[in-house]
Amino acid sequence: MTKFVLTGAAGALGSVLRGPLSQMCDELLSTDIVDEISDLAPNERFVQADVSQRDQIGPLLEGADMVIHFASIADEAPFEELLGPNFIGAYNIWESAHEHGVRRIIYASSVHAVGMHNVNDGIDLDAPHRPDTYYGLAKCFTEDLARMHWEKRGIECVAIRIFSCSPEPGNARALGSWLSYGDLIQLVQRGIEAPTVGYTAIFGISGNTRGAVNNAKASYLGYVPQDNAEYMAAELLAKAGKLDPQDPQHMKLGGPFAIVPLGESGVAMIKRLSEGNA
Ligand SMILES: Cc1cn([C@H]2C[C@H](O)[C@@H](COP(=O)(O)OP(=O)(O)O[C@H]3O[C@H](C)C(=O)[C@H](O)[C@H]3O)O2)c(=O)[nH]c1=O
Repeated sequence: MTKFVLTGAAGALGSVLRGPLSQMCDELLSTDIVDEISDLAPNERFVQADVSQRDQIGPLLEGADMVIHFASIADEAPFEELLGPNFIGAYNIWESAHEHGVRRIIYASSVHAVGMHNVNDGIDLDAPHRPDTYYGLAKCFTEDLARMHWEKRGIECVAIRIFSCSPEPGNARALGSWLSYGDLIQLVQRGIEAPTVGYTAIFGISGNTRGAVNNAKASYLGYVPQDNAEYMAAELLAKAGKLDPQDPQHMKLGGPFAIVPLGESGVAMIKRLSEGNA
Protein backbone atom coordinates (compact mmCIF):
# COMPACT_ATOMS: atom_id res chain seq x y z
CA MET A 1 0.00 0.00 0.00
CA THR A 2 1.78 3.15 -1.21
CA LYS A 3 0.76 6.59 -0.03
CA PHE A 4 1.91 9.85 -1.63
CA VAL A 5 1.30 13.34 -0.24
CA LEU A 6 1.06 16.24 -2.74
CA THR A 7 1.33 19.77 -1.31
CA GLY A 8 0.21 22.80 -3.35
CA ALA A 9 -2.34 20.48 -4.99
CA ALA A 10 -4.63 23.36 -6.06
CA GLY A 11 -1.85 25.27 -7.81
CA ALA A 12 -1.11 25.51 -11.52
CA LEU A 13 1.41 22.69 -11.43
CA GLY A 14 -0.16 20.72 -8.57
CA SER A 15 -3.32 20.51 -10.67
CA VAL A 16 -1.34 19.06 -13.58
CA LEU A 17 0.25 16.45 -11.32
CA ARG A 18 -2.78 15.18 -9.38
CA GLY A 19 -4.11 12.81 -12.05
CA PRO A 20 -0.77 11.22 -12.99
CA LEU A 21 0.27 10.91 -9.32
CA SER A 22 -2.99 9.21 -8.43
CA GLN A 23 -2.05 6.50 -10.96
CA MET A 24 1.37 5.95 -9.35
CA CYS A 25 0.22 5.12 -5.83
CA ASP A 26 -2.56 3.39 -3.90
CA GLU A 27 -3.53 6.50 -1.93
CA LEU A 28 -2.95 10.14 -2.87
CA LEU A 29 -3.40 12.70 -0.12
CA SER A 30 -3.65 16.11 -1.76
CA THR A 31 -3.26 19.16 0.44
CA ASP A 32 -3.27 22.91 -0.07
CA ILE A 33 -4.10 26.08 1.82
CA VAL A 34 -7.34 26.48 -0.19
CA ASP A 35 -10.65 25.20 1.22
CA GLU A 36 -11.34 22.52 -1.35
CA ILE A 37 -10.45 21.10 -4.75
CA SER A 38 -12.72 19.39 -7.26
CA ASP A 39 -12.65 16.23 -9.36
CA LEU A 40 -10.89 13.98 -6.88
CA ALA A 41 -9.52 10.74 -8.32
CA PRO A 42 -11.06 7.59 -6.79
CA ASN A 43 -7.99 7.03 -4.57
CA GLU A 44 -7.44 10.74 -3.78
CA ARG A 45 -8.36 12.55 -0.55
CA PHE A 46 -8.08 16.29 0.06
CA VAL A 47 -7.15 17.83 3.41
CA GLN A 48 -6.72 21.58 3.84
CA ALA A 49 -3.52 22.47 5.69
CA ASP A 50 -1.05 25.31 6.06
CA VAL A 51 2.52 24.08 5.45
CA SER A 52 3.91 26.77 7.70
CA GLN A 53 2.06 25.19 10.67
CA ARG A 54 3.78 21.95 11.68
CA ASP A 55 0.78 20.73 13.67
CA GLN A 56 -1.35 20.96 10.51
CA ILE A 57 0.99 19.52 7.88
CA GLY A 58 2.93 17.03 10.03
CA PRO A 59 0.19 14.47 10.77
CA LEU A 60 -0.69 14.21 7.05
CA LEU A 61 2.67 12.57 6.39
CA GLU A 62 1.97 9.60 8.66
CA GLY A 63 2.37 6.39 6.61
CA ALA A 64 3.54 8.27 3.48
CA ASP A 65 6.20 6.80 1.20
CA MET A 66 6.81 9.97 -0.75
CA VAL A 67 5.97 13.66 -0.53
CA ILE A 68 5.69 15.80 -3.65
CA HIS A 69 6.22 19.26 -2.22
CA PHE A 70 4.84 22.04 -4.46
CA ALA A 71 3.20 24.41 -1.93
CA SER A 72 4.77 27.85 -1.78
CA ILE A 73 4.45 31.45 -2.83
CA ALA A 74 5.50 31.05 -6.49
CA ASP A 75 6.83 34.59 -6.92
CA GLU A 76 9.24 37.09 -5.45
CA ALA A 77 7.79 38.79 -2.35
CA PRO A 78 9.07 40.53 0.79
CA PHE A 79 11.20 38.16 2.87
CA GLU A 80 8.75 38.33 5.78
CA GLU A 81 5.97 37.00 3.50
CA LEU A 82 8.08 34.17 2.11
CA LEU A 83 9.41 33.15 5.52
CA GLY A 84 6.35 31.12 6.58
CA PRO A 85 5.35 29.23 3.43
CA ASN A 86 8.67 28.96 1.59
CA PHE A 87 11.25 28.61 4.37
CA ILE A 88 9.45 27.32 7.48
CA GLY A 89 7.07 25.30 5.29
CA ALA A 90 10.03 23.42 3.83
CA TYR A 91 11.55 22.91 7.29
CA ASN A 92 8.21 21.49 8.47
CA ILE A 93 8.00 19.09 5.52
CA TRP A 94 11.47 17.64 6.09
CA GLU A 95 11.15 17.44 9.89
CA SER A 96 7.76 15.73 9.54
CA ALA A 97 9.17 13.40 6.90
CA HIS A 98 11.87 12.38 9.35
CA GLU A 99 9.32 11.90 12.13
CA HIS A 100 7.15 9.65 9.96
CA GLY A 101 9.86 7.72 8.09
CA VAL A 102 9.10 9.15 4.63
CA ARG A 103 11.60 7.71 2.12
CA ARG A 104 11.78 10.43 -0.54
CA ILE A 105 10.64 13.98 -1.34
CA ILE A 106 10.18 15.40 -4.83
CA TYR A 107 10.63 19.14 -4.48
CA ALA A 108 9.56 22.00 -6.78
CA SER A 109 12.78 23.99 -6.78
CA SER A 110 13.34 26.66 -9.39
CA VAL A 111 15.74 28.16 -11.92
CA HIS A 112 15.75 31.16 -9.59
CA ALA A 113 18.09 29.26 -7.24
CA VAL A 114 20.73 29.78 -9.94
CA GLY A 115 19.14 32.73 -11.73
CA MET A 116 22.18 35.06 -11.63
CA HIS A 117 24.34 32.71 -13.71
CA ASN A 118 24.78 33.89 -17.29
CA VAL A 119 22.84 32.03 -19.96
CA ASN A 120 26.04 31.64 -22.00
CA ASP A 121 27.92 30.03 -19.08
CA GLY A 122 26.13 26.79 -20.00
CA ILE A 123 26.07 25.68 -16.35
CA ASP A 124 25.72 22.11 -15.22
CA LEU A 125 24.43 20.70 -11.95
CA ASP A 126 27.67 21.44 -10.06
CA ALA A 127 27.27 25.20 -10.50
CA PRO A 128 26.91 26.98 -7.15
CA HIS A 129 23.70 28.56 -5.99
CA ARG A 130 23.30 32.13 -7.31
CA PRO A 131 19.76 33.16 -6.34
CA ASP A 132 18.21 36.14 -8.08
CA THR A 133 15.56 36.94 -5.45
CA TYR A 134 14.46 36.06 -1.90
CA TYR A 135 12.18 33.55 -3.64
CA GLY A 136 15.26 31.96 -5.23
CA LEU A 137 17.04 32.11 -1.88
CA ALA A 138 14.23 30.03 -0.34
CA LYS A 139 14.83 27.43 -3.08
CA CYS A 140 18.57 27.43 -2.22
CA PHE A 141 17.73 27.04 1.49
CA THR A 142 15.42 24.12 0.76
CA GLU A 143 17.89 22.40 -1.57
CA ASP A 144 20.54 22.62 1.16
CA LEU A 145 18.04 21.46 3.76
CA ALA A 146 17.22 18.49 1.53
CA ARG A 147 20.88 17.60 0.99
CA MET A 148 21.52 17.83 4.74
CA HIS A 149 18.57 15.53 5.47
CA TRP A 150 19.93 13.02 2.94
CA GLU A 151 23.42 13.15 4.42
CA LYS A 152 22.40 13.14 8.09
CA ARG A 153 19.10 11.25 8.10
CA GLY A 154 18.88 9.34 4.82
CA ILE A 155 15.79 11.07 3.40
CA GLU A 156 16.15 11.08 -0.39
CA CYS A 157 15.19 14.06 -2.51
CA VAL A 158 14.92 15.04 -6.15
CA ALA A 159 14.90 18.84 -6.44
CA ILE A 160 13.48 19.83 -9.83
CA ARG A 161 14.68 23.31 -10.76
CA ILE A 162 11.61 24.29 -12.73
CA PHE A 163 12.20 26.85 -15.49
CA SER A 164 9.12 28.19 -17.39
CA CYS A 165 6.42 25.55 -17.00
CA SER A 166 3.32 26.26 -19.08
CA PRO A 167 1.12 24.56 -21.67
CA GLU A 168 2.93 26.36 -24.53
CA PRO A 169 6.15 28.43 -24.73
CA GLY A 170 4.92 31.98 -24.04
CA ASN A 171 7.72 34.37 -25.05
CA ALA A 172 11.19 34.55 -26.58
CA ARG A 173 12.91 33.58 -23.31
CA ALA A 174 10.81 30.42 -23.19
CA LEU A 175 12.51 29.19 -26.39
CA GLY A 176 15.35 28.30 -24.02
CA SER A 177 13.51 27.90 -20.74
CA TRP A 178 10.23 26.10 -21.51
CA LEU A 179 9.20 23.03 -19.53
CA SER A 180 6.14 21.34 -21.02
CA TYR A 181 3.54 19.79 -18.74
CA GLY A 182 4.34 16.38 -20.23
CA ASP A 183 8.03 16.75 -19.40
CA LEU A 184 7.19 17.99 -15.87
CA ILE A 185 5.11 14.86 -15.31
CA GLN A 186 7.95 12.72 -16.67
CA LEU A 187 10.47 14.41 -14.35
CA VAL A 188 8.28 13.78 -11.31
CA GLN A 189 7.66 10.17 -12.37
CA ARG A 190 11.39 9.51 -12.93
CA GLY A 191 12.12 11.06 -9.54
CA ILE A 192 9.62 8.73 -7.92
CA GLU A 193 10.54 5.57 -9.80
CA ALA A 194 14.35 5.78 -9.91
CA PRO A 195 15.67 3.06 -7.59
CA THR A 196 18.06 5.34 -5.70
CA VAL A 197 18.50 9.10 -5.94
CA GLY A 198 20.22 10.20 -2.72
CA TYR A 199 20.06 13.94 -3.09
CA THR A 200 19.67 14.91 -6.76
CA ALA A 201 19.10 18.32 -8.28
CA ILE A 202 17.96 18.41 -11.92
CA PHE A 203 17.04 21.26 -14.24
CA GLY A 204 13.34 21.17 -15.05
CA ILE A 205 13.52 22.07 -18.71
CA SER A 206 12.31 20.50 -21.96
CA GLY A 207 14.68 19.43 -24.73
CA ASN A 208 14.79 22.94 -26.17
CA THR A 209 17.20 23.58 -29.05
CA ARG A 210 18.13 26.84 -27.25
CA GLY A 211 18.29 25.34 -23.74
CA ALA A 212 21.40 26.60 -21.94
CA VAL A 213 21.93 24.16 -19.08
CA ASN A 214 23.32 20.65 -18.83
CA ASN A 215 21.54 17.81 -17.04
CA ALA A 216 24.16 15.13 -17.78
CA LYS A 217 25.08 14.68 -14.11
CA ALA A 218 21.52 13.56 -13.32
CA SER A 219 21.30 11.17 -16.28
CA TYR A 220 20.80 8.20 -13.91
CA LEU A 221 17.22 9.43 -13.37
CA GLY A 222 16.52 8.50 -17.00
CA TYR A 223 14.79 11.78 -17.87
CA VAL A 224 14.51 12.07 -21.66
CA PRO A 225 12.58 15.23 -22.56
CA GLN A 226 9.93 14.76 -25.24
CA ASP A 227 9.21 18.42 -26.08
CA ASN A 228 11.12 21.32 -27.65
CA ALA A 229 9.99 24.98 -27.72
CA GLU A 230 11.56 25.52 -31.14
CA TYR A 231 8.26 24.98 -32.96
CA MET A 232 7.27 28.46 -31.70
CA ALA A 233 10.57 30.19 -32.62
CA ALA A 234 9.49 32.17 -35.68
CA GLU A 235 6.32 33.47 -34.03
CA LEU A 236 7.89 34.35 -30.67
CA LEU A 237 11.01 36.00 -32.14
CA ALA A 238 8.91 38.11 -34.50
CA LYS A 239 6.77 39.21 -31.56
CA ALA A 240 9.82 40.05 -29.40
CA GLY A 241 11.45 42.28 -32.05
CA LYS A 242 15.07 43.31 -31.45
CA LEU A 243 16.44 42.19 -28.07
CA ASP A 244 19.27 44.04 -26.31
CA PRO A 245 21.94 41.36 -25.70
CA GLN A 246 23.39 43.37 -22.81
CA ASP A 247 20.12 43.57 -20.94
CA PRO A 248 20.51 41.35 -17.85
CA GLN A 249 17.02 39.97 -18.29
CA HIS A 250 18.24 38.34 -21.52
CA MET A 251 21.74 37.46 -20.23
CA LYS A 252 20.80 35.82 -16.92
CA LEU A 253 19.13 32.46 -16.45
CA GLY A 254 16.59 34.07 -14.12
CA GLY A 255 15.28 36.36 -16.89
CA PRO A 256 13.15 39.22 -15.51
CA PHE A 257 13.68 37.95 -11.94
CA ALA A 258 17.34 38.94 -12.39
CA ILE A 259 16.32 42.60 -12.65
CA VAL A 260 13.32 42.80 -10.34
CA PRO A 261 14.09 44.71 -7.12
CA LEU A 262 14.34 42.37 -4.11
CA GLY A 263 10.96 41.86 -2.50
CA GLU A 264 8.94 43.01 -5.54
CA SER A 265 6.81 40.69 -7.64
CA GLY A 266 8.68 39.15 -10.58
CA VAL A 267 5.38 38.00 -12.07
CA ALA A 268 4.14 41.61 -12.18
CA MET A 269 7.46 42.62 -13.76
CA ILE A 270 7.02 39.99 -16.50
CA LYS A 271 3.51 41.30 -17.15
CA ARG A 272 4.76 44.90 -17.43
CA LEU A 273 7.55 43.85 -19.79
CA SER A 274 5.18 41.90 -22.02
CA GLU A 275 2.93 44.98 -22.23
CA GLY A 276 6.00 47.00 -23.25
CA ASN A 277 5.82 49.57 -20.47
CA ALA A 278 8.61 48.59 -18.09
C1 LIG B 1 1.62 30.31 0.09
C2 LIG B 1 1.02 28.94 0.11
C3 LIG B 1 0.56 28.39 -1.06
N1 LIG B 1 -0.01 27.18 -1.05
C4 LIG B 1 -0.54 26.65 -2.30
C5 LIG B 1 -1.45 27.62 -3.02
C6 LIG B 1 -1.33 27.18 -4.45
O1 LIG B 1 -2.41 26.30 -4.74
C7 LIG B 1 0.03 26.43 -4.52
C8 LIG B 1 1.04 27.13 -5.40
O2 LIG B 1 0.56 27.13 -6.68
P1 LIG B 1 0.78 28.29 -7.75
O3 LIG B 1 -0.21 28.09 -8.84
O4 LIG B 1 0.80 29.60 -7.06
O5 LIG B 1 2.23 28.01 -8.23
P2 LIG B 1 2.75 26.92 -9.29
O6 LIG B 1 2.88 27.53 -10.63
O7 LIG B 1 2.04 25.64 -9.16
O8 LIG B 1 4.24 26.80 -8.73
C9 LIG B 1 4.99 25.63 -8.67
O9 LIG B 1 6.24 25.74 -9.26
C10 LIG B 1 7.07 26.76 -8.73
C11 LIG B 1 8.42 26.58 -9.30
C12 LIG B 1 7.08 26.84 -7.26
O10 LIG B 1 7.95 27.43 -6.69
C13 LIG B 1 5.92 26.33 -6.51
O11 LIG B 1 6.33 25.80 -5.27
C14 LIG B 1 5.21 25.24 -7.25
O12 LIG B 1 3.93 25.05 -6.67
O13 LIG B 1 0.53 26.35 -3.19
C15 LIG B 1 -0.14 26.43 0.09
O14 LIG B 1 -0.69 25.32 0.08
N2 LIG B 1 0.35 26.94 1.25
C16 LIG B 1 0.91 28.18 1.31
O15 LIG B 1 1.31 28.61 2.39
